[in-house]
Amino acid sequence: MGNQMQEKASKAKAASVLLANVSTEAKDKALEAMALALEKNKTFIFEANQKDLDAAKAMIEKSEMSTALYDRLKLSDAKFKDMVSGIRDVAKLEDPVGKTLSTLVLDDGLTLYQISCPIGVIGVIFEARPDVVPQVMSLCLKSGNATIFKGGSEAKNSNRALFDVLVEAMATVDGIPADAFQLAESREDVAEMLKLDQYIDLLIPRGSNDFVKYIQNNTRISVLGHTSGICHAYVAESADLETTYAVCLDSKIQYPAACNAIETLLVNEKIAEKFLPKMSEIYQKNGVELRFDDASYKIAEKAGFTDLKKATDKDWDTEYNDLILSVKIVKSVDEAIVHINKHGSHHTDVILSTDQKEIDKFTGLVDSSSVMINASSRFADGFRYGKGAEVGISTNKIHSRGPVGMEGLMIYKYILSGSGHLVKDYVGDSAKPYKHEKTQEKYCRLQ
Ligand SMILES: NC(=O)C1=CN([C@@H]2O[C@H](COP(=O)(O)OP(=O)(O)OC[C@H]3O[C@@H](n4cnc5c(N)ncnc54)[C@H](OP(=O)(O)O)[C@@H]3O)[C@@H](O)[C@H]2O)C=CC1
Ligand SMILES: N[C@@H](CCC(=O)OP(=O)(O)O)C(=O)O
Repeated sequence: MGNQMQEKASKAKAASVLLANVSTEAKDKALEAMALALEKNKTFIFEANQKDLDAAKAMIEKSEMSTALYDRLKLSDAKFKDMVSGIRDVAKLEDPVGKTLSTLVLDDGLTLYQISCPIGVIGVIFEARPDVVPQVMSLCLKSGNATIFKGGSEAKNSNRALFDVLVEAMATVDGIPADAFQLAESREDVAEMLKLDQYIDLLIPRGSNDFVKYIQNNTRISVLGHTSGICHAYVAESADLETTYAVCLDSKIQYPAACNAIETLLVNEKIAEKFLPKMSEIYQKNGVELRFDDASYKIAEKAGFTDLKKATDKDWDTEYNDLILSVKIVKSVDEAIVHINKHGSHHTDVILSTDQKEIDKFTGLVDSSSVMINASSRFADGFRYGKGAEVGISTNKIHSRGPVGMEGLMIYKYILSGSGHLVKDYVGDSAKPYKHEKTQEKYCRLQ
């Protein structure tokens, strides 16, 4: 088993060098072939997904799986359409490889170019969410990165079907080294991957905090962690209420299993009596269980709500991934910011306000990768941020933060072009001076 993983990683490494030099035209052609192959194999992919769903249903009946996991696992027509259009969107994006980032003339005929290039081989270990496969594969292909995929075991059949269909499709295009994409399928494979620092340049784990910590603590490979979203909405005294009801509802119920759904609603005490009863009614009508702190509990009770639940301290640090929301009254925007920075996961937080000074304070002091002003937390997404698709939502700060697109998969190299220039001519008493002149000149190579 171990050697098998090493062989796959070594193949990916060898292919990564070739993939880094594939033309834009071939990559875009391969992406279109992948989109067509998905459309053609829809029934096959849905059958594979159904196998996973049947197994998942049995686990749910035994209370061994959450409904959030089931929601992520299930491919719907809408998700399928997004997978296909996502691949085509990536094809439309500019090729990020080979861009001249800077040019410096060191001396006559001696020019230093800084050129964008792929990172190399990336290991993506993700949750049981099959739509991740085409998203990550299209971004990695276009950015020239070889990739090893390991998805959640509950999605094994769906992942394998998607992976096989997509890789087979790209292999029909001349010049695409399909070995660049490899599939890992077990925790043993993951344990092996952690040791393969000679082949793998970056690991991207997407999952629970414990899992991401496990990866970080057990490898020498660089890690870009993508973990839980404890996201908040803060409702200020100046909030426009109609906007606020709609944004707070969407942020919770549009896809409660996603990491960018809100888990806690913070309400300014000056607007709470006016705002909370109607908001609670809206949430309850939409099946959301509310857990109130003492102050909000009193308001809800006074408004005639019955069977109320109280929040405990644990709720402020909980990602429900479900139709549950904790509610807390705060005295000011400052208290909201302190709460968010202490209990949040620096992922996505929202302010509902019409007061620009307060908005500026919130956006400046909330230490999260996305801060939304009068807009749903669910916008935190690579596709919606115009990146075609997303690798995930990074909760690390380095080297990429928030929804990660191709920019998070790029690095650069230096190319120095001379004609026999020697360092010895630039040192000592009779040293030639450097020009160090910046220019707009682009590095150009024969394709
Ligand atoms: N910020 C972001 O972009 C994302 C955040 N998340 C967060 O992830 C969580 C939900 O995902 P969940 O399904 O619970 O994630 P898990 O952490 O359970 O699983 C994620 C992946 O990690 C693997 N894994 C877990 N533990 C180990 C281990 N000890 N050794 C090897 N592999 C392991 C799983 O494999 P196996 O199935 O084989 O156990 C799976 O492939 C939520 O908190 C969600 O917010 C998820 C995705 C994206
Ligand atoms: N950007 C994605 C959510 C990110 C993600 O994959 O998270 P998760 O649902 O926790 O697996 C979306 O908006 O649906």
